[in-house]
Amino acid sequence: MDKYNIEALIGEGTYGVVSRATVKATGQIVAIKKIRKILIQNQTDDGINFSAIREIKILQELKHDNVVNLLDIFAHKSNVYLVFELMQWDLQEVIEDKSIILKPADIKSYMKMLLQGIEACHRNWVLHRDLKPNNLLMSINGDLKLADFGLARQYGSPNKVFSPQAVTIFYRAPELLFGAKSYGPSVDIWSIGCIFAELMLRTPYLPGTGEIDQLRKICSALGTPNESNWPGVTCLPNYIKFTDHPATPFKQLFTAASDEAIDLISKMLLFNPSNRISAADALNHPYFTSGVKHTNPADLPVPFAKKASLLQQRQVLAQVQQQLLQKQQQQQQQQQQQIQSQPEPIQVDNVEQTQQAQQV
Ligand SMILES: Nc1ncnc2c1ncn2[C@@H]1O[C@H](COP(=O)(O)OP(=O)(O)OP(=O)(O)O)[C@@H](O)[C@H]1O
Repeated sequence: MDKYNIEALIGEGTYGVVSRATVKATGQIVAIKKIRKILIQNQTDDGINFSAIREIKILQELKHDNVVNLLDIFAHKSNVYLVFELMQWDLQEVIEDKSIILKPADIKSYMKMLLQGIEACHRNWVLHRDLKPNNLLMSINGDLKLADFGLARQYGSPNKVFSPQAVTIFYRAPELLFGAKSYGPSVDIWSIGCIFAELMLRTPYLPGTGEIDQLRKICSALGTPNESNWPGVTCLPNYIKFTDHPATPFKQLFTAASDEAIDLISKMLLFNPSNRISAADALNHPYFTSGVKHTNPADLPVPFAKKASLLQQRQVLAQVQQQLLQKQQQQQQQQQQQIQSQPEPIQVDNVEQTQQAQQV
């Protein structure tokens, strides 16, 4: 705790409060998440919450440009603190800021970073399970990073039994809503499909008010699941038959989207989880290789409320980087001068001649 100056409260989540802080030794600004000592039945013998430990273990192992970086972990007065790189805003703020116009190239950039982050998770046998716009944080450089792994859980064997109450309702995959006990990375792909739709629509795509209403919203948008489009669906524990409803063609809803964007989203929002596209395949989809090029992260739009402070921080960062560069150049020059000012090494022939001359 002595290493940090805690400055201001940033926010509060289910598992604890997040504060802005400075590392005393370096001046680096960070975000510190204090994990609550909560719910006795959910604690270990040390009084630490299991979900928090899960988040720590996962983040320690996952180092990726599109996953929020865990810099330090420490305990103080029986609380656990996680120190993260400081992020600036989240994707929900971007979506809700009506002064921002999201260009197709911007959406492609968010989707690319989101898929890169989740591909790294899935490659490491980690499901996020709670992907939603306010868990997608943006760095000072405009990089999107996955955060809040509180509900994430490593999936080892495909038969492992999970709790179905995982993903926030709007982004929750239908297999979870039907009570599937065994599920995989395709639950995150469903959530990403919903986020893709929300980036295009600028409002949640399937805003259900409860589990049944969520399923109703899914059916009225995407059609009704049945044994032919999803073999096995009728055997899921909470399966309910919904009245047959035709799907609204994506092209009709996402009028400005390219054919590639429509094709990709339709592969993400498939009923049958085993037919849903994987993160790795989605990154290789023509959506990313044809049409407009994705926007550089540094050029992505910034929410109005964050513009002034971001500009200031970027200027400070540029100054620090400039000073660092100058210092390195000075050091290199000094080293070169030292080398030049050293006496010429004596040639071996000359040494021999000198010795011979001395002997004479
Ligand atoms: N590294 C970070 N840098 C800046 N802000 C952060 C960072 N991590 C989290 N926050 C912010 O702190 C607040 C609380 O985050 P936290 O992850 O604890 O919960 P949450 O995602 O809001 O909710 P829940 O835990 O219920 O999903 C949020 O507003 C989040 O944007």
